[in-house]
Amino acid sequence: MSDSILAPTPSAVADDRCLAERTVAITGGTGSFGSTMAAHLLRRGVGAVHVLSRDEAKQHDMRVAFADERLRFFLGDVRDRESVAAAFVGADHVFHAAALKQVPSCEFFPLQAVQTNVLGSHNVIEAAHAAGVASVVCLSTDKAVHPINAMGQSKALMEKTAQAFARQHPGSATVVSITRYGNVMYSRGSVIPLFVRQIAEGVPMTLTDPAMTRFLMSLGESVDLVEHAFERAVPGDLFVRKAPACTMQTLAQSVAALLGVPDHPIQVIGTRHGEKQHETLLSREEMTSALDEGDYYRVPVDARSMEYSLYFEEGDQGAVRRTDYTSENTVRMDVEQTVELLRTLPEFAHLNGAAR
Ligand SMILES: O=c1ccn([C@@H]2O[C@H](COP(=O)(O)OP(=O)(O)O[C@H]3O[C@H](CO)[C@H](O)[C@H](O)[C@H]3O)[C@@H](O)[C@H]2O)c(=O)[nH]1
Repeated sequence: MSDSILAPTPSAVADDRCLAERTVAITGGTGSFGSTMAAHLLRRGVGAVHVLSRDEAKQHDMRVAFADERLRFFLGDVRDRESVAAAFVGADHVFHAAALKQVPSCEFFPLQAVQTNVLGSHNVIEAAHAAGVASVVCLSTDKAVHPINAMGQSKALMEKTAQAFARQHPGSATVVSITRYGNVMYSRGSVIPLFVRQIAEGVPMTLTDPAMTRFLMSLGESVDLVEHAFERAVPGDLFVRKAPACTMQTLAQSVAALLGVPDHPIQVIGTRHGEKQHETLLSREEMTSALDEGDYYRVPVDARSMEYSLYFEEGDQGAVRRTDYTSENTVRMDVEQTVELLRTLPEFAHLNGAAR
């Protein structure tokens, strides 16, 4: 499907993808991804970064920490189209990171997940289209593939919303694409900082399932992925970055080894509600049309939308030969490799030079 009739070739759109002097809006701009991306863009010489977010305190902190006049702050919510439109005035590009992304909260309040992740994303795409924005990259998650929880299900619908826009607006100047990534190491509230805290407090590390696996990615790699999509996407493209994985047993042992307490006790607590044993970055159907771009896979949008016969009458022989791309069958790291990977994180930088 790479020669989709909808899609200009990457080289045809590449001129639009210049960042110097451009204005980039980031929804969820004060979050971990948003603020890392903002810093990256400022280093790249953008003209302005519009930060859209709900939390005035975080905006204040970011304004003080960055002290850069090219940053402009917009209080608002992706649920409120007017506030989104205000942040997109003059924007050339949009990175859409705003989301409800905690599995338990989305599970308890699924309609809140729909409002932010689905309808909010629709607002972002429509507002970008109306403002003549050249490109929108929507951030998704591996939990959107074969989703079993409301967070993943709402993100899957966000993906469909983005792809439907690409199909329905073949002539639009706005290129909408999607990136999907797995667990970001050391992100707020995630398992690595939890293990570190448990070790510091002298209590056992709580392990859900020793055999459970997760893709591991750094925040910097998630920025690279979004930039890769930004530079190369044709409408409706979905990108993932190839990533290694490890078991939770390996991860716990690696954090303990890195902190110099390899025998720190581990307590197995069992799988949490709404949690899979292994995550999937690309389904086998997506793998069938995925293009290998070195460190990345690109999955062109399935442009068959209006031809119902292609959905219901013609099968796809390719799919039977492929398998999902999962945290179970990707490159599997052992403790030594995981320790080396963890060592590259800024949060563990102070340990470098210490005894290995
Ligand atoms: O006490 C714990 C807590 C978690 N885990 C395990 O550690 C892994 C990672 O758990 P996290 O809570 O760090 O991350 P999740 O996979 O649950 O989800 C996270 O990553 C997602 C991306 O896939 C989303 O970003 C989501 O918001 C974010 O919470 C899982 O296998 C989990 O079972 C433990 O072993 N012990």
